[in-house]
Amino acid sequence: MRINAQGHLEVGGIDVLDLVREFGTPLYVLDEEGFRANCRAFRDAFAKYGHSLVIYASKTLSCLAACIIVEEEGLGLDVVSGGELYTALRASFPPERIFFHGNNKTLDELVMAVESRVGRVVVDNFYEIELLENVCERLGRTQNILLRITPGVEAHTHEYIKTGQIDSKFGFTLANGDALKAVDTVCRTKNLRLMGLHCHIGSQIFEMDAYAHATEIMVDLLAEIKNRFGLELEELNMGGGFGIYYHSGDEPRQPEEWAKAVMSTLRSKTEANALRMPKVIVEPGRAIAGPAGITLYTLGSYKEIPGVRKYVAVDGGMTDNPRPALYGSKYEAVIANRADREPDELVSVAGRCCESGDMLIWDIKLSHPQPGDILAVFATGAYNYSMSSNYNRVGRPAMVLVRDGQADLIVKRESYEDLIRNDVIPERLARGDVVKIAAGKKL
Ligand SMILES: Cc1ncc(COP(=O)(O)O)c(C=O)c1O
Ligand SMILES: N[C@@H](CCCC[NH3+])C(=O)O
Repeated sequence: MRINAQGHLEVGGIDVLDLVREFGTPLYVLDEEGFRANCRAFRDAFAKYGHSLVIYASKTLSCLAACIIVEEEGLGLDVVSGGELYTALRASFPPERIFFHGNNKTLDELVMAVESRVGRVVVDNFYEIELLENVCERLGRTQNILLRITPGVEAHTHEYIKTGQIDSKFGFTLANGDALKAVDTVCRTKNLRLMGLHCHIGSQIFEMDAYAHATEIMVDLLAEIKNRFGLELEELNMGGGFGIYYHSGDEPRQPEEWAKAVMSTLRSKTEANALRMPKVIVEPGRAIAGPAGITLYTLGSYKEIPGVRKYVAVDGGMTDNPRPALYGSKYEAVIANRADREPDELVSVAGRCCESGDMLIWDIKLSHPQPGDILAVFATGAYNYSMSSNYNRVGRPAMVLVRDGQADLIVKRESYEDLIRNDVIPERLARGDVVKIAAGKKL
């Protein structure tokens, strides 16, 4: 990203105003080189320590093009629903590199996973052990699995995105003996092959100590499993959660620091317990897609309450980025058509939805924002498109992939017709008339 001679923001070698002219706003822009570089940074950081696999958490941003890029970069893929699995398979992602997560996978999803031969199902709970065993029995298949463990590690992050603490809906609790009971239950199944353990302590984490601590706990569990069951598990998946820069105060670490925290702890703990080094898997999502994305909006209406606040509204908001409303997340932004000017005016950026909480950014300095200006919001590649909605029957934005001055559409903008695509009029309400609507005409 840079500011060009016209003072405009440029990403992937393209002036964002050209992108707006061609694709309209709101617009998700994904910088291909940034996305690929992030894949490689994690892959290389862990590869240095030996046998490892980095898998991209596709809940962050899932679409066919993203899956293809991830595959090309040699990563695996974490999917968490039939929809994400379907997307991956339609992108010809090798099934053996797919890890299927989720705390309540349905019967149909498990059938789909086993039939399509996903590499690992990450089993979350006792009900799922039974369900998956049953699916395998009926399909005449075996399935390699990991068990998701809740290690009881509290990471300092938002209440709604931490997952490692004891009081969590995810995984087998370590503290009450459920984790060992789960191993015992799996050992008694005919069709499930226990390959290893998984844990995930939360998201947007900056403390590498939390990962080191979780690693220690997981190796202790591996040792206990060896003692009790004579089973030396081959894989340890330490989850994702690596934090990124959104706004001042965020201090992201380097992928190498994460690799070091996990791998050096793993090395010393396995040695101390006379265990073989397991293959390590990590599944970052936000840190791969987040920094590679920006969203472009057009500014429209504004409202000034003297002495209180000035609101400037964008043509999107919580429908394309629900994170500020959901978690109070903060973002940085610039007026893309005056990116070279000092931000001189304090405003709050409102979304267009009928919700007072639909505020994209409270209190940000922008360069003299006017209707028609293009606002570029940074670090929106993760959990924006994937968490978008049609609230207020607002269509989802398009997404373009930019690289070396070229822009390719990778997700089409939702049309009005898309919005009613699944609506059905029961016979008794049918009107029989075809209504002509004036929509889409450009003035
Ligand atoms: C099991 C699991 N793995 C990986 C991730 C990816 O997390 P992040 O995007 O924070 O790296 C998540 C989301 O928090 C998750 O729940
Ligand atoms: N969706 C969350 C993170 C949750 C990750 C999934 N376990 C976010 O936007 O920060």
